[in-house]
Amino acid sequence: MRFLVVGAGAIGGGVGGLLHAAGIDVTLVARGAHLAALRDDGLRLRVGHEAERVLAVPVVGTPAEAAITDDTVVLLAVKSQQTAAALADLVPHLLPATPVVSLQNGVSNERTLLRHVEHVQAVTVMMPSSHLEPGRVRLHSAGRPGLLDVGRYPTGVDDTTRRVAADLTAAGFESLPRPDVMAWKHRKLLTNLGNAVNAACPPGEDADALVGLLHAEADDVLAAAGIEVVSEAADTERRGELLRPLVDRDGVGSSTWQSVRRGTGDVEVDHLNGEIVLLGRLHGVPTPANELVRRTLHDVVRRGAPPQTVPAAGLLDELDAQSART
Ligand SMILES: NC(=O)C1=CN([C@@H]2O[C@H](COP(=O)(O)OP(=O)(O)OC[C@H]3O[C@@H](n4cnc5c(N)ncnc54)[C@H](OP(=O)(O)O)[C@@H]3O)[C@@H](O)[C@H]2O)C=CC1
Ligand SMILES: CC(C)(CO)C(=O)C(=O)O
Repeated sequence: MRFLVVGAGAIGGGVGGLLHAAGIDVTLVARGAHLAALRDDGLRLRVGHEAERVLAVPVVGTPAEAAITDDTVVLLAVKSQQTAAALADLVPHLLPATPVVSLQNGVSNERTLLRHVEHVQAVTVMMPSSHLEPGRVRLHSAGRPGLLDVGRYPTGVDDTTRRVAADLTAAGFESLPRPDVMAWKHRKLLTNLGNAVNAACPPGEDADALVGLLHAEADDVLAAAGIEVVSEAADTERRGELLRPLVDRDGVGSSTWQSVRRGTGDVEVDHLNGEIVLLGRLHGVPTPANELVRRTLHDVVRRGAPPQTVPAAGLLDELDAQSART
């Protein structure tokens, strides 16, 4: 099995780097200043408390430059809002049976992938990591670097699932084949509803209260939609001590915070809070808090504002005012 990693940032760089370090055949696809830094200086990867290492992982600028053969498996690790554009570059070069594995948050990517490729695998990505400068990736867990359970989409486990999980395990990750991987990804979606609050608002009690509202709406929406979600207890048990304690994150926030901080010009919120808004509209459940957070974050990006500058108290007041009007 050889891996082509499309999107070599925090997740793609971290997973690709550790697979490469384990002697597994990996090629990264990157772009811009990150591509230049990877080509010129290698991938500078810091895992937990270890010293930074420099890994000479092969890198190309487009999927067209990569050799895709019968044993290639694509790991897709771009942000969800970048999936469609990445697929447009990728799909013409794939073989009909090439598996594409979504190493992404949210639950929308797998369905998008299945429109274009026959073989899709989904991964629950629990891997706190960061990519704030070209060429550099940091994995913040002091335990296992990440928990990456895999399943065939929409459901099931096959030989590819087992082989991907085995290679991820050989690279040091915790990874189990899971037929119900999407139920785990829906649980992870609940965690990621806080990404936008972490990106937009200063941390504190008001931000916690706002995240509580996001979760309450999501619980109602997912129940109304009849979507299977693994329990919080199962999720906590699976995480166990694997990802704890986190290395001091030096003020580094969620993956959405990192997009705002790097000024990438777009964020994943439509696929996280926006997924709850969409399901709410489909199933007749109001989701004012998720919609307000979604709009607020887009506004932050449009204004080019720094992260964590929108007081959560103001958003809570606005929600109160909205509810008084209805
Ligand atoms: N970071 C984290 O802690 C975690 C992230 N996740 C999820 O993992 C997924 C990936 O996130 P993350 O790694 O943080 O994101 P990053 O922004 O760090 O990495 C994505 C990389 O893909 C590049 N890219 C985008 N489109 C293309 C393309 N068409 N061709 C080549 N490269 C491309 C981006 O380049 P550019 O910068 O130029 O856009 C960037 O380097 C997301 O769904 C995220 O929610 C899940 C768990 C934890
Ligand atoms: C849970 C968390 C915050 C871990 O880094 C994450 O998934 C993200 O940043 O997107």
